[in-house]
Amino acid sequence: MLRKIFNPARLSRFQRTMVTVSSSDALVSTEVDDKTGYATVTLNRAPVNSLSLELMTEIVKTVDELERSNIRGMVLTSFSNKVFCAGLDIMEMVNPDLDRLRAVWTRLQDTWASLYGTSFPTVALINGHAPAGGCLLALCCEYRVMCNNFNIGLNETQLGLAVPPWLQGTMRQTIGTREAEIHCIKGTMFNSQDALKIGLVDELAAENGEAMQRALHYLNTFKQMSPYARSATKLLMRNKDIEDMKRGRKEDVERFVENVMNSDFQNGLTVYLQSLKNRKNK
Ligand SMILES: CC/C=C\CC/C=C/CC(=O)SCCNC(=O)CCNC(=O)[C@H](O)C(C)(C)COP(=O)(O)OP(=O)(O)OC[C@H]1O[C@@H](n2cnc3c(N)ncnc32)[C@H](O)[C@@H]1OP(=O)(O)O
Repeated sequence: MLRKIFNPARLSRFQRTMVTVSSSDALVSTEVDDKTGYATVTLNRAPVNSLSLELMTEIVKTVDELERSNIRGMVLTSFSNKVFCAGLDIMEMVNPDLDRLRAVWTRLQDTWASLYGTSFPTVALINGHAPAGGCLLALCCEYRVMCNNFNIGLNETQLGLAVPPWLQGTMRQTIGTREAEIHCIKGTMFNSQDALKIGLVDELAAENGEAMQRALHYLNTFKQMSPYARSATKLLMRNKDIEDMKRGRKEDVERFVENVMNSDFQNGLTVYLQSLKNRKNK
């Protein structure tokens, strides 16, 4: 059954009432172009948009609000032209409070589900590195435009984390079963060119402006199309995955908690954090 579909009856109301939302201190800022109906959603958590509980809560809230406003398309991007999103906030996993750790993973599941299941078209404008959870955000979008000279991939196993089944599924749909299996297990990070070759991203751009043009071009391909047919087809393809994730979400949370609380993982995380700092000081 369709979880939600584009409702054309609500579109005319939206056209009269659409507003531009933008706040300089928000973790996520949204600007809607009232001519095109396209929203640009910018992740705004310096320095690297790492996914804290609060940032993920804002992403889910933003997508829900956009869903209610019936925008015609969304571009997801970063305030930084160096890092799209550095993945889960590593500090959320260092000697964590268990209730908060459970809330973090639950909110990551929600973030995946809400972005993956939008009725409107979505493009990730990947204007910087996108490891792990950053790659997840990009994978949830329908189309990915990446700027040159950055890296993207699901590198979780390199950190000692297992990739959850719902995210494996999204990777399989994007790059195919065989490649997804190999690269989820290896935790491969791809440079922009290799990401294009393997189909992890759809287009490359030299810089942000060109990437935005390409993103808008994708959204414009739906201008003349029935929004109902478009959205219904997308959701008929994606809703089963979302329902499967929701059915297994409690076990998934407990698997993550067990993974993170393992002393080997905690020791490895300390070493990893130190290696990030050492790299910076070189
Ligand atoms: C488990 C299931 C699988 C998938 C589900 C999704 C969940 C995934 C788990 C994760 O996402 S774990 C996180 C994985 N992320 C990474 O491994 C990325 C680590 N970061 C980097 O490689 C680099 O920072 C960067 C390439 C993203 C950016 O490099 P650069 O621009 O040179 O910045 P710095 O390295 O100097 O970093 C600035 C600052 O930010 C801190 N930081 C970086 N990443 C994170 C992070 N993920 N969480 C928290 N903090 C992060 C870094 O330590 C620096 O802090 P300072 O205090 O030294 O300024």
